[in-house]
This record gives sequence, C-alpha cells and structure tokens, in this order.
Amino acid sequence: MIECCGLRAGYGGREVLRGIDLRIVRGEMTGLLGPNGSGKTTLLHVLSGVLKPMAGTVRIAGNEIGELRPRQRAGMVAAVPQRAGPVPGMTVTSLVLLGRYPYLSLLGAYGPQDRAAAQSAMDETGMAVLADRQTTALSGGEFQTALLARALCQSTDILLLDEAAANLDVARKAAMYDLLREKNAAGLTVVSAVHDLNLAALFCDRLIFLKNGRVLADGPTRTVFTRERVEEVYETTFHVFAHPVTGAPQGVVVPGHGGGVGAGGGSGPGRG
Ligand SMILES: Nc1ncnc2c1ncn2[C@@H]1O[C@H](COP(=O)(O)OP(=O)(O)OP(=O)(O)O)[C@@H](O)[C@H]1O
Repeated sequence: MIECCGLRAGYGGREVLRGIDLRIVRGEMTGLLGPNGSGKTTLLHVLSGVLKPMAGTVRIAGNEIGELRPRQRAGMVAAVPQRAGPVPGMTVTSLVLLGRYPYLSLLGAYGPQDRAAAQSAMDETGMAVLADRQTTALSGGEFQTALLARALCQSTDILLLDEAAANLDVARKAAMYDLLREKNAAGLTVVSAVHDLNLAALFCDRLIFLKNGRVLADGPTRTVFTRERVEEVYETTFHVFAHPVTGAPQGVVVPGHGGGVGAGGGSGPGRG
C-alpha cells in the first residue's frame, strides 16, 4: 500500500530523511515516533505528496507518487497536518467539505453525496454541533477535530496524521483514537506521528521510531517498545511497564536524566 525505498528528502538541499525503507500494508495502524526534528513531519509530507523526494522511490497503492495527479493523490491519501490555521470566513462545514476536492466536477459544486460525507464525518467526530461555527471561533482541540473531520470526509484508503490529537484533552484523545481504530478495523490504513508514546502504544499495532532521519526501529508495538529502545531514541531514562488493563507497553520518564532541551534526535547539521 505504501512503499518507500531508499527515500531521501529534505529542504533547500539539506537532507532530513537519510535513506528510509518502509512497507506499510493495507489496514495497518502505525505510530510514527521520534524526537523533535527527527523527520516525522517530513516523511508524512513526502507520503502525502507535498514534498518531493531528493532520491529513492515512494509508491502509493503501486503508483509512483510523483506520477499521480494531485486529485488522484487526494483520492488516495488524506492528511491531518500538524500546523494549519483557521481561515477567516470559513465555517466548520465549509472546511470539512474541502475534503471532497478529489470528487468535485469541473463546475466545482458540492452535490448531495458530498454533503452527506461531510455530515457523516462531522457526526463521527462530534463536530456536528459546531457545523455552523466559524473556524476562527473554535478552540485548539475543536479545530484539530474539524481537520480530522475534513480528512475523513475525503474518503481515502490512507490517513496520515501529524500530532492530530496534540491539543485534545485526555478523554478526547482516547475518543479520537477509538474512532481511528474503528475506521482502521473497517480497512483504513493509518499512519500517525505522535509524541505521546503511551497513546501510540495503546492504539497502534506497529511502531516506527525515527532518529536523525533514519528508521531506528520498526515492528510490532510489544516487540519494539522496550526500555532500552525508548532510552536510545530519546536519550533519557525511562521506566517501562505493562498497561494494567490492556497489557500494552507504557513508559514514563524518570526525572533528572534528560539530555537537555534541544538535544533530541533531530536531523540538523552535525547530528547523526
Ligand atoms: N520548511 C522547512 N525548511 C527547512 N527545514 C525544515 C523545514 N521543515 C522542517 N525542517 C527541518 O527538518 C528537520 C525535520 O523536521 P520535521 O518537522 O520533519 O521533524 P519532526 O520529527 O516532525 O519534529 P517535531 O517532533 O518537532 O514535530 C528539522 O531539523 C527541521 O528544522
């Protein structure tokens, strides 16, 4: 479904991703983890077609990503970005309807099917009560949820999320991931960049740890989430234990052993 081979990508000639080989099969729910600056967003940008690789290949459902037209790509991959601003004059409904872009006719008018998809996405995400609210008048968490509704409204087989739950309270985070799991069980392939290790371990079957623009570990959650591994990734001391209800690995940092702010696995010059 998603295949990267020898993927190198970056900005202005500076390489951030330094040779990524990945294969994500249909229906997987994958957490993308790693320190600040390790390349998670950059990888998602490449997978959504926003950023062109410097080298290597990226295939989506067997198609070389660079050969897909933007509308074709948008019909296959939806993304919830880490950074997006509310647009003045745009209601939640009009934001969510933007997800229908790949299906619009040349006239660009929304039809009943588009409106039904938007309504369904707003219902599922709990945004229906805010349907007529201006996006500029939403809280941070509400706006993030509206972006998820837009992505679901896009009706794609692949969903990429970049810290989509970062502004949500703990209960809404779990609710968002419950919904993603439901969608995943129905066939949606989900790749979610997330800083919350424990959230990722609770909801994702597979974890990919990036560090310095490379894959440091990749595998089933219960296999790769070990104390040694997370300490290596984040360069700080962890206590790892089993979730008392689900048995999923969970980790908490042990205070006083950090590497200092800005000392993560970034891919800046001189690192890696
Ligand atoms: N538009 C850009 N132009 C130049 N450099 C960039 C740009 N966006 C990101 N970078 C750099 O690329 C590197 C990887 O950034 P990226 O956003 O992919 O990391 P990340 O793992 O998503 O980080 P975070 O966890 O902080 O969101 C960083 O060194 C960052 O400074």
